[in-house]
Amino acid sequence: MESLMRATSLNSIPSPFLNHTFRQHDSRFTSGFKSTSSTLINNGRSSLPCLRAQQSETTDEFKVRNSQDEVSATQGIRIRRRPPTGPPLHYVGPFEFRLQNEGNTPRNILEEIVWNKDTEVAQMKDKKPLYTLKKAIELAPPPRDFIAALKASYLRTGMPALIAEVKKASPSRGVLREDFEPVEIAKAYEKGGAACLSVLTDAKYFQGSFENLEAIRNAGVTCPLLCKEFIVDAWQLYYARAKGADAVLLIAAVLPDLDIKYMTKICKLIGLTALVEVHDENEMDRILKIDGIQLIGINNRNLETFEVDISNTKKLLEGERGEKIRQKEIVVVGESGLFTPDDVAYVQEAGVKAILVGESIVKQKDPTAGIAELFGKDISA
Ligand SMILES: O=P(O)(O)OC[C@@H](O)[C@@H](O)c1c[nH]c2ccccc12
Repeated sequence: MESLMRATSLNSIPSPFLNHTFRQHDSRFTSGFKSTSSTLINNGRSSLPCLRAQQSETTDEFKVRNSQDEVSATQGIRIRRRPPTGPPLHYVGPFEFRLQNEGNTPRNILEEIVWNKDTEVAQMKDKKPLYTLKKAIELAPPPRDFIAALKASYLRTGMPALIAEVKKASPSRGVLREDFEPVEIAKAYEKGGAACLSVLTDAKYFQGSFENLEAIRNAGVTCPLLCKEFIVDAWQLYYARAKGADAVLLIAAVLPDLDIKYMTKICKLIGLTALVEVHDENEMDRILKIDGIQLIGINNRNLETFEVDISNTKKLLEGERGEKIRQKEIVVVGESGLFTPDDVAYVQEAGVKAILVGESIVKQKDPTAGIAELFGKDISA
């Protein structure tokens, strides 16, 4: 198990670490990774006759995913990764069939999003292999310091720095704003005193796009930008940077510890800030054991059930956990469900230095005024 974990994660390391690995990482979906993993799990199958071999390869791939899920499960991660070709075929005499079952049906919305993202990323990678992104990164606008912007804002206002989210829709809330002009909204946020911006790039569930991210970056907005995406693969980090992102979100409910470790390293290497998102005590404890994490987001929304409870931020910052966070000088962001000055004061009291807000400000006719309303005062000056 340990060796499988390592193999999976090594495949996530970018070429400055291992020059030839990307084709392998290219996936979980391409033959490089398939054969590496199959060999690891199931040596000796290659001697089987051709047809059997093909069939068993699919089975092996399924086993790889299953084993990844087992590794995740030991860390308390409930989100499973998408089975590559569905579960193994069943045979009854000459007939083969695949059942719709627990194994090939997402159990909740987060799992569904992640499974879709796996497929989407595999297709995008085929179109834009890593070496093309590396060139694009060299030409991309230099990254801006996301954490420095948060700290400067906190010092300037004495209130949590605002990461204002450019979000058109969400699976839990539907369409938040019909007349959605991402660049106009971004400019209005900046004018209202936002320290950083978060731009949803997932198209299917949030009606976002990388075009929005690029357009905002090229429109003269100076706030650092968080690419709000469901990262399942290191390739996406390069893609986000190439599109002008300064920071990315790594969701602990989705990524096992080793992926978070390696992805954090890759982020550093290419100048991205990693915002690592947690929702419960187990995720927080996992993340606090990983070195080099500087920014943690506490999501008040459970992404599996959509329940929102802002006391979650307080709960996860109490006692020893809060102590450890202070010792490590980690900046904490309170995320989701913040609507009023009282809400802001509540999470500030709990210990956050920044907040991530979408709905309550994106819905306002004038998002600049929406920010002043959220804080109970003008924070732009
Ligand atoms: O619109 P809200 O409730 O203010 O939430 C913003 C942000 O926290 C939320 O969009 C979010 C937090 N983590 C995420 C992960 C994926 C998608 C979206 C999110």
